[in-house]
Amino acid sequence: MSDAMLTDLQARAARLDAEDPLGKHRERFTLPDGVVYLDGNSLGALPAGVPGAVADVVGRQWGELLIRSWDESGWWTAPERIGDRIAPLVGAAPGQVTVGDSTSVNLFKALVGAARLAAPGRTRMLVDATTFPTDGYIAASAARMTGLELVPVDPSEAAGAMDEGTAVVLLNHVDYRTGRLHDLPALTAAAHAAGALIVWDLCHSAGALPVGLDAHAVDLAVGCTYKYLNGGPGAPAYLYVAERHQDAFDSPLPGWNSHAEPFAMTPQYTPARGAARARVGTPDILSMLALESALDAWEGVDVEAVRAKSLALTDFFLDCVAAYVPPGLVEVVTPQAHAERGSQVSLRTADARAVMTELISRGIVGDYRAPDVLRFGFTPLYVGFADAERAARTLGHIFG
Ligand SMILES: Cc1ncc(COP(=O)(O)O)c(C=O)c1O
Ligand SMILES: Nc1c(O)cccc1C(=O)C[C@H](N)C(=O)O
Repeated sequence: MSDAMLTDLQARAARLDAEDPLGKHRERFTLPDGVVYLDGNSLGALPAGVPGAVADVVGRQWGELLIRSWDESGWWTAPERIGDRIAPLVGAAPGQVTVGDSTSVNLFKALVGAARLAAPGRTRMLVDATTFPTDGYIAASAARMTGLELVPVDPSEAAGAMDEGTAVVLLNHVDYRTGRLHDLPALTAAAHAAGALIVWDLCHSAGALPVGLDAHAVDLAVGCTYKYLNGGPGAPAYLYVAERHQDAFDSPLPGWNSHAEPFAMTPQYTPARGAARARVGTPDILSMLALESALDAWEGVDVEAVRAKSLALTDFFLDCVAAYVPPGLVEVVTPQAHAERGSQVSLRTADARAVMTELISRGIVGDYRAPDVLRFGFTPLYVGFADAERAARTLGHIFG
C-alpha cells in the first residue's frame, strides 16, 4: 500500500466518523481500550447501564423484595413488556413478540405451531439448506413430529420450490456465514401465494437493518438478543406470532406460564390469549432484565439510520480491504449489492483460523467459521469508520 492510499483512507475514515450521526452512541457501551470489536454479530458489546441494572435486580429486587418482585418489580409481565420493546426494531406492532427461552426452543414452537396452522393435506416443510445448524436440526425434528417431509432448499431456489404441497417454510433473513441478506418481502409473498406459512430467523438481521414483519405479513419469526440487540451471553430469544394467527396458535410446549390463568393451577390447559401463549415456563429473570436494560441503548435510534451506517461501514471496509490486502489473497463472500448484504463482511482465505488468531492478537476481534471464512460484523451503534480502516490495514499487514 502506498503512503498516499493510506492517508486517503484514513482521511476518509476521519471525515465519515465526524459526519456520523450515530457516532455519539458508542458512549452507550463499555468496550476495552485499543480493541476494534467486529464480533457483535455473535456477541454484542456490553451496554453501559447493564451492570448497574443487574446489580439492582439481584441486590434489591431479589435480595430485598424477594417473592414480591414478581408483581412489584414487574417480573411476571417481563416477557411481553420486553417483547414490546423489541417489536419496533423488527417492525411489529405491540402484542406480538414474547421474550424467553433460546432461539432453538422458539424455532421448535414456531415450526410445530406453523405446521398445526397449515392447511390440511400439505405434506412438506422447506428449510434453508445453508442454515445455521440449529435451525436445520430443529426443523428435522419438528417435521418428523408433525408428519411432514423435510425438504432442504437453497434460499435462491426456495420460491420455485414452494407449491400446493408446502405447509411451512423456514428461512434465515441473513446468512450467518456469508452475510447474504435474503429477500424477506418477496419470499414471504411467494410462500403466501403457494398457500404456505413462513417462519423467519432474524438472528443476524434484527438490530442491524429494518425487518418489517407486519408490513410484509410475516407469519412467525424468531431471533436471538445477544447479537445486535446486546442482551448478553445466553440472553433470552423471542418469538413473533402475527396477531392474525394468535387465537389458533397451538404451542407444542404449553407450559403453565402460557395458561390463561396460571395461578388457577387447573389440570385442564386453557391457553392464554395474545402473545403470552408463546410462553413456556418461568422466565429467566436475571438475563431478561439485563436485556431490558440493554435495550436502552436503542433510545431515540432509528433502524433506518442504523442500516444506512451499516452499509456505509461495510462499503468502506471493502474499499480498505481492496486497497490494503494484496490481490488474490482473500475472496469477498458477502454480496456487493446492498439489497443482498446484511451487516457483516465475510472473506474467504486459506488458513482463515490462523489469520483470525493473528488479527485478535493485534486487537481486531472478528471470528472464523469453518472451513475458511473470516467474519467481520459491523454494529453501527459502537463501530466507527476508523475501526474499519484499522481492521483492514491490520489484515493487510498480516498478509505482508
Ligand atoms: C441463525 C441462527 N439461529 C440460531 C442461532 C442460535 O440459537 P440459540 O440461541 O438457540 O443458541 C444462531 C446463533 O447462535 C444463529 O446464528
Ligand atoms: N450463541 C453462541 C454461543 O453460545 C457461543 C459461540 C457463538 C455463538 C453464536 O451466536 C454463533 C453465531 N450464531 C454465528 O453466527 O455463528
